[in-house]
Amino acid sequence: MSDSDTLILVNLKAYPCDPIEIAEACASVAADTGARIAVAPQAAHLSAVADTGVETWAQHVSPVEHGSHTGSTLAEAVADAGATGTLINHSENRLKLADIDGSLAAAARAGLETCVCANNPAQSGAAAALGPDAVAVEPPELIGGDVSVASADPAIVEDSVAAVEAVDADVDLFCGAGVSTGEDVAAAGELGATGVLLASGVAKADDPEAVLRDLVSGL
Ligand SMILES: O=C(CO)COP(=O)(O)O
Repeated sequence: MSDSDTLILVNLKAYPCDPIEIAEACASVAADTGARIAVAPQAAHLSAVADTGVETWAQHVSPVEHGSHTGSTLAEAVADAGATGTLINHSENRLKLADIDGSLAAAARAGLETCVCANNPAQSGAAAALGPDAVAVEPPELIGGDVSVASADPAIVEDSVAAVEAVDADVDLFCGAGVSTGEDVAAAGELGATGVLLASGVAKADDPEAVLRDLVSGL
């Protein structure tokens, strides 16, 4: 990857990390290097994370509008809190096809950029058909591990790039699972990915800023 439009998207999941410390590290590395780095914290932390100035994404928005939807994550509320994008679907938060479609509509209503997560090339193509801005392919068995998807299973990235391209060339393909180094980011770019989605490499790091600086070196 070589252009600064390439996205490094850090999903904090429900890890016991300090979202503000990580957000500040991301903002600082982004400012120093021109890299595009975004953070997806817990919904309750969106406002505080956005206040650091970092690009902020939600981990999920519900397929609902304003109304009687207790427990939902309203896309408009996420945008009001300062998020500019949202993940939709995940191996750890699996949605039905109709819900992914509804969440995409909710995100569009609120002006949020979207990335739908998928487990494999077939799902990547199916997700692209729903018209998100990006699809992120993440093989579930590699999530949270030490080996990056780009080295453990390069074909899954290349095949997802092709599957998405065949459906809608305007949809970006990101990859994730085990990404934690600049080498991993560079390898993902060589396979055709225009972004990486990662979590544990940063959220569980003793020095998140050092990891981020290494990640950016692979752009
Ligand atoms: O699921 C992921 C991001 O959404 C990837 O997680 P890891 O970076 O911990 O493998």
